[in-house]
Amino acid sequence: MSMIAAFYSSKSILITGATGFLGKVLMEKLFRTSPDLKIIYILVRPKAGQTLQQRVFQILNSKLFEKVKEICPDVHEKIRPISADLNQHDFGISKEDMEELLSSTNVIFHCAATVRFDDPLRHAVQLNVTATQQLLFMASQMPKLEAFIHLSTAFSNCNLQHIDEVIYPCSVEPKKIIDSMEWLDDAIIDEITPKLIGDRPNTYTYTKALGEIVVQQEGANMNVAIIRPSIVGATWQEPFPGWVDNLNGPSGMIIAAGKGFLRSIKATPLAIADLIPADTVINLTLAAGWYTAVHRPKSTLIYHCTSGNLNPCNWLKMGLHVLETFEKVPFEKAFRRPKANFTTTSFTNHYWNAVSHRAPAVIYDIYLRLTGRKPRVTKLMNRMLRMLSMLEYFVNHSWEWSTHNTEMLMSMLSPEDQRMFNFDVRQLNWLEYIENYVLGVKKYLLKEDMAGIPEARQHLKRLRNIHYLFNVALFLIIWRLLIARWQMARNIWFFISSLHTL
Ligand SMILES: CCCCCCCCCCCCCCCCCCCCCC(=O)SCCNC(=O)CCNC(=O)[C@H](O)C(C)(C)COP(=O)(O)OP(=O)(O)OC[C@H]1O[C@@H](n2cnc3c(N)ncnc32)[C@H](O)[C@@H]1OP(=O)(O)O
Ligand SMILES: NC(=O)C1=CN([C@@H]2O[C@H](COP(=O)(O)OP(=O)(O)OC[C@H]3O[C@@H](n4cnc5c(N)ncnc54)[C@H](OP(=O)(O)O)[C@@H]3O)[C@@H](O)[C@H]2O)C=CC1
Repeated sequence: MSMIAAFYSSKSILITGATGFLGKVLMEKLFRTSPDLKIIYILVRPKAGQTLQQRVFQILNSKLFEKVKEICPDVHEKIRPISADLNQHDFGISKEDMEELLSSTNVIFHCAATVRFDDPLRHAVQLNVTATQQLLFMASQMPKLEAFIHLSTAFSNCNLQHIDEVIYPCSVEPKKIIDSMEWLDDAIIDEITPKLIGDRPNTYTYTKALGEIVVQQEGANMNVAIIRPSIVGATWQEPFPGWVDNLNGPSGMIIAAGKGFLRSIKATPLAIADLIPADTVINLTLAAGWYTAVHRPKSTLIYHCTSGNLNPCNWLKMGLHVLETFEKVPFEKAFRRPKANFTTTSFTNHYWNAVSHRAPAVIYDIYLRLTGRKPRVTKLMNRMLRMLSMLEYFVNHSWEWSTHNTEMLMSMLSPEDQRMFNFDVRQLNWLEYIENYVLGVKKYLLKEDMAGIPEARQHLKRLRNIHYLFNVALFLIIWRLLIARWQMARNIWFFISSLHTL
């Protein structure tokens, strides 16, 4: 019997961010491996015109939960959505709900965060720091609490090159930052943001670092652990390969490349692409929850959930394999044929952005306008370029993350748990993983049917022919202009013609 699965059976578990990418994989795995668990409380806010119940219904009826519904048919009864907004004081939780949470919760998984790179500091602090502090305060009043697991990011200290499984201090104490957000106005916050984030690239990584310090300080008397995943990608094995449901990280870029929008990217080809599958992150998270509660380590343990030092893969290998996979499983209605390369200098990057991104978008929009349709490609292209500029930092740096705690945890698992909660990335075959990832993006994000592949291939052939025709036309126009204006060109033309008549 799995020790981890047995531990979660009959437990009351509280999850924040359960409607997010990792939160859903976490819930699915918990229900599948510990169907006897008592209850999962999830803090959810109404969103996009949906009530809490509708949101939960949608999640449970998704493909991700198909296996769970077989194993645990009463899953609907075991999820208890609690109306909560982490931006509000006490999360806006009702008194009755709060009492129930405080008296029953055994384990907390704190996944909620803003993962946007461009969030204003005030909002990022509110969600990634203040809300974490409030949740820890709630946790401190839970008599039955056995473990508090905080999801952070391996990039919280991306200003360093070598990162150990420790919490690094920030120049200003999180408490001071939280206080100052209450009285500083937005204009001043915007002004001091670059100074505060220092050599980190965005408010996300900075506030996740502050969040970790808060966890260490406020969680000193609890059983707390921090998980630091690197770039989270589609699932590797569970509940099935290739599941993904948002555009963050590589997924959006895979779409952009597969649809022919992304033609070049400024990256260091041989830098490590530290991707980690979502199910690997969740297996480690659940194992850490068990270990924290049962073995009660004396200090807050941090677990790096990364692939680079155990099974490295670089951006070149990854990019090439993504492109190869498009040949087998092309995306439908591509804008151009999927073909991309890496640029390594700012000059070549600007050049290819102008030639391969902006110019085709402008030309296509002119064509749309001429045919009475609404131009839309330039707008899409600008959005992609903005996203690319935000991700650039992460594909041009390499980091080394030590993984002693993660390896220690692996060694503490029984053979059964090592199989059931596998987070050993040494077993991951990158080529197979990337292929399933691209397939997953096509199926679960783009919702494209495999039956459409022959038509997608035909479309790519048409695009190739248009491309050849366009090139020939362009060559002839340039040549004609040269002949009209340049004596040397005329001489070459006469020379070639005379060769032909010989
Ligand atoms: C040989 C060469 C081959 C080359 C081949 C190449 C193949 C590929 C190889 C792989 C290389 C990958 C490198 C990855 C590195 C990742 C590092 C991450 C590390 C950190 C990990 C973490 O620890 S942290 C979690 C990750 N955190 C994010 O990753 C958030 C980022 N992100 C944002 O911070 C915001 O996104 C940001 C950008 C501000 C924009 O913000 P924004 O306001 O302009 O745009 P929004 O995102 O709001 O999107 C507005 C609307 O565009 C829609 N849309 C968006 N993208 C779309 C798309 N691609 N296709 C269609 N539609 C799209 C969306 O669905 C919305 O649609 P709607 O409005 O209808 O809902
Ligand atoms: N994905 C990645 O690449 C990585 C993620 N991480 C970390 O893992 C954790 C989970 O990330 P991921 O699942 O990808 O993120 P998502 O953006 O997919 O999910 C974020 C979750 O937080 C919830 N949330 C946000 N704001 C509020 C709020 N005000 N009140 C209540 N809930 C809120 C969202 O709810 P709603 O659905 O209502 O918006 C959603 O459930 C985060 O802590 C992140 O920092 C770390 C490394 C990499």
